[in-house]
Amino acid sequence: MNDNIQSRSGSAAGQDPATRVLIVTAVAAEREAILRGLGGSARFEVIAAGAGTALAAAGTAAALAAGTYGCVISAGIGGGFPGRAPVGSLAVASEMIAADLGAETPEGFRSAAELGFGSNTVPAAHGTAEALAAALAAAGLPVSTGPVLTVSTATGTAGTAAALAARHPGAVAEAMEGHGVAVAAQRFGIAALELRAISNPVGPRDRAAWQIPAALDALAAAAAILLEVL
Ligand SMILES: O=C(O)c1cccc(C(=O)CC[C@H]2O[C@@H](n3cnc4c(=O)[nH]cnc43)[C@H](O)[C@@H]2O)c1
Repeated sequence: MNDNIQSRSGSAAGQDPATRVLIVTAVAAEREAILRGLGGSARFEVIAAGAGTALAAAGTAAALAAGTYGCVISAGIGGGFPGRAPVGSLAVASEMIAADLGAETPEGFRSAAELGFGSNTVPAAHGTAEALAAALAAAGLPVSTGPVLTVSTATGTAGTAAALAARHPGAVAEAMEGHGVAVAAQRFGIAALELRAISNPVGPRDRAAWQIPAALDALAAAAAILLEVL
């Protein structure tokens, strides 16, 4: 197993495996925020699998091969599309889209699906994403719902942000792992969700302005709500 993966297993003895939830983050700080919100619930296992779809998919598949789960969640901080998901708010994916998987052509970007490589979209667990968003809103946490884009290169210019928004008009956020986690879950026949706490706008890169502590606090608050919904 990848050395990057730090896991915490609750004692699953006596539990219905179908109620266990695997949460996959990229980095340890995200995992710790989620553990803080979960408050020690044994139904949840939280791993930090690394950044990017390859590590996310590999880590998810390894965890699913080793245990039994009813649901998988890709979770962490992310970029929010201006006007849709402000910094400090939460985004719940309706679908996880591999947004830059495809080819550039003289006529513009062509997605993997358009190239005949199959779908580049995995729908979120039907009903559960809506229930999670409703519970977050009921708890007074600002939340947006819509496609969350998975990118290999974090957007750093207004031009790329505009191109992504034009290709995916309802997109609320971008991050770097959701589609990889969802594809791994799909291979195991398990429903997937993606939850992002917005640390920065999608647009011109200004890493110093990322509101990481606020996003991690929002992630911890959202994790507490997961206990009610799942
Ligand atoms: O430096 C820190 O303290 C720190 C704490 C928590 C997380 C980080 C990360 O750098 C996480 C990397 C992770 O964040 C996602 N992310 C966040 N914003 C964007 C974005 O605008 N575009 C794409 N991805 C974004 C992504 O999933 C990364 O893997 C640092």
